[in-house]
Amino acid sequence: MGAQTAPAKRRLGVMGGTFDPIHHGHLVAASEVAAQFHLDEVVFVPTGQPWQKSHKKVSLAEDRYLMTVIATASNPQFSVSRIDIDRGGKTYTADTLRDLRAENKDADLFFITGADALSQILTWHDAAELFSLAHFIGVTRPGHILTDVGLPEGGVSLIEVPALAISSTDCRDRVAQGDPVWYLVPDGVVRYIDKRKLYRDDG
Ligand SMILES: Nc1ncnc2c1ncn2[C@@H]1O[C@H](COP(=O)(O)OP(=O)(O)OP(=O)(O)O)[C@@H](O)[C@H]1O
Ligand SMILES: O=C(O)c1ccc[n+]([C@@H]2O[C@H](COP(=O)([O-])O)[C@@H](O)[C@H]2O)c1
Repeated sequence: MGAQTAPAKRRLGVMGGTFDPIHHGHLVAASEVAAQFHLDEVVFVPTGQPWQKSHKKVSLAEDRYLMTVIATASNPQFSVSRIDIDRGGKTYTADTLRDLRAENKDADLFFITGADALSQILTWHDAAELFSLAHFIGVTRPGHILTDVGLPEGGVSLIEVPALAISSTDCRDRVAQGDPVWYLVPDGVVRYIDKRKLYRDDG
């Protein structure tokens, strides 16, 4: 009998974010990484309590989760996980990755992060362990320098994605001022923000 080869591992992208709201910058980054790294799936993971944003007002987790579901629903390669929301407490990516590895024993994990988040990664909880839990992929983001200086060799890949100068902060500010967010966020997310009166001073 010939030697048996192990089945190829699934390649699972992980896009963590506060997604308050999710916008086309997030979606393009995930889509581009999926294509360049031949990912089978990208799971979007909205944060429960983003502890490094504790000085900011963050929308209810259920609203951020539902906007993420609406934004990703049309792409069969995209899914959304509630693990960070349901775990409770402060959200640490080390926990996210440990839980996803336990749920996906047949998969290699690729954590997708923008240049701004990547530059802060050594301040994250259990930072030294992160690179053994997943391969990190840093993507370009307008206004930020993409670098892996100080990060473990081989633990991070840096790639260029189409530049979309969109941030959730800008989307929230625009809604608060009565300016449109059409085409910055998916249409269903515009409708959801309106329906739930998010980001309005009287909301
Ligand atoms: N326009 C963009 N291009 C590439 N990556 C992005 C872009 N916007 C956000 N990201 C990345 O997506 C992840 C989640 O980002 P997050 O939900 O904090 O959005 P944000 O727009 O940075 O929000 P905020 O303005 O509220 O800080 C982070 O890794 C971030 O770097
Ligand atoms: O693990 C940490 O300590 C940590 C600190 C800050 C951010 N993160 C993760 O980085 C991702 C982007 O975070 P944010 O707050 O920029 O939306 C998201 O998945 C967060 O859980 C993780």
